[in-house]
Amino acid sequence: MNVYKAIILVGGPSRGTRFRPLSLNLNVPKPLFPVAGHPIIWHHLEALSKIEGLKEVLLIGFFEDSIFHRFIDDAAREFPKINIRYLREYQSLGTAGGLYHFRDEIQRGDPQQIFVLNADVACSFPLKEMMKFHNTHRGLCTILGTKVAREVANKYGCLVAKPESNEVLHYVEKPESFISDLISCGIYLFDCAIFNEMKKAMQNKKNQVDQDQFMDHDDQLRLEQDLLRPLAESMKLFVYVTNDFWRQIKTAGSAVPANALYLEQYLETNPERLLKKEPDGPTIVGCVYKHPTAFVDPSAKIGPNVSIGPRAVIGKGVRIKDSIILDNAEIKANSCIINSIIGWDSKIGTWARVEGTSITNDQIVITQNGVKVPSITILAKEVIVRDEIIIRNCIVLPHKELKTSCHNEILM
Ligand SMILES: Nc1nc2c(ncn2[C@@H]2O[C@H](COP(=O)(O)OP(=O)(O)O[C@H]3O[C@H](CO)[C@@H](O)[C@H](O)[C@@H]3O)[C@@H](O)[C@H]2O)c(=O)[nH]1
Repeated sequence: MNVYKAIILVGGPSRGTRFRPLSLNLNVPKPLFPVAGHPIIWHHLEALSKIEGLKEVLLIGFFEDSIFHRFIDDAAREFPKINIRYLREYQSLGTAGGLYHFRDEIQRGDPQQIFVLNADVACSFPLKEMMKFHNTHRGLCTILGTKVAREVANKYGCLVAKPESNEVLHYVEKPESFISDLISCGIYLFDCAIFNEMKKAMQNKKNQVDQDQFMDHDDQLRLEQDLLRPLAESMKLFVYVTNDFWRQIKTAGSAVPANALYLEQYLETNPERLLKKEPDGPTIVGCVYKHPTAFVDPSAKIGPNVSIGPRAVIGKGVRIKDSIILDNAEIKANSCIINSIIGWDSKIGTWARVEGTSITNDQIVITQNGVKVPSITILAKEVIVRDEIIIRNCIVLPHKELKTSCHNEILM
């Protein structure tokens, strides 16, 4: 039986800017932001825990060591068959620099194949299908690919592949003009021989520095440009195309559609995780997750696509749909929350309305021509919305108290 390892690329604090205002809560780095009741990377671990022969998962990033301690302790109890550790880069080393830096650690125990997963994605993780595909092709790397709308394709790594064999002929990272609607999902399966290719890529970089007096050498290595592109040129890169769900979690607002995707997946795989309709309980529409310590008044109507975090309190007659309610938030009687994220410890008064606009493609722009683009409404930590106030399409920074209604604004 093959021995597998997995790496989750968790990045670091400076990368969280697009995740504002939620990234302003320094205790909860983006990879640990809860979607469908669990931290984003918990879903990665759950998928990896189903791979026979997978012994270890290494989180690689440049956050402080302590940030993942509690998560790793909890995950170790939940997934006892896998050893989970955090390896910290001394600075941002790029998407492959950490893999190269920790190559001995990764190869310890002699794994034959290694999964590498970007942290900031929501996916059905068809890892077993990728393994099967990888073992029947002669590539060094199988990349998970999916088709996206033509207009957004150039925000991703784009692939042109031979239709009959799925061998990747061209790999271009975020091209300036359209080359393909088949994109990289940021999920890879590598043979261990990839470390020789990394060594070559590092050597190429050193040679360039030697020839160019204005360039300084560093330990940065980009998985996409420095490794995947040459792999495609040498016919060692293949793509396994999935039609199942995949979505990037870049902006804070994109956590809401990611939440919906995982909740819908629970319906198929783990319906017991979803809130059930009880005779004396609240009205439930579609998929809803509620933490066991949260309280929902029986006269409330919740769903679809709602996650309610620990110790949240949802009052009488409240209506919530397509939203994430974070820990300790309180929604008072008769308020309505739609397409929104309600931050930790936030309080919404009675008869208030907090509402956003659903996002279709992965929307990265927050303002255009100085005007806030309609999107998910996000209240950061400890925001107070007074009774009868309407907040629509707004981003609200931590500790604000909103006493008047606001539309299409960033409230600092
Ligand atoms: N350890 C570590 N991780 C990093 C670093 N820089 C980024 N990451 C992590 O690497 C992943 C990719 O992040 P980005 O570099 O921001 O790339 P991207 O814009 O998300 O694009 C990547 O993902 C797309 C799919 O979501 C791909 O389509 C694209 O080709 C590329 O791989 C994220 O999980 C991020 O946390 C680093 O220096 N060190």
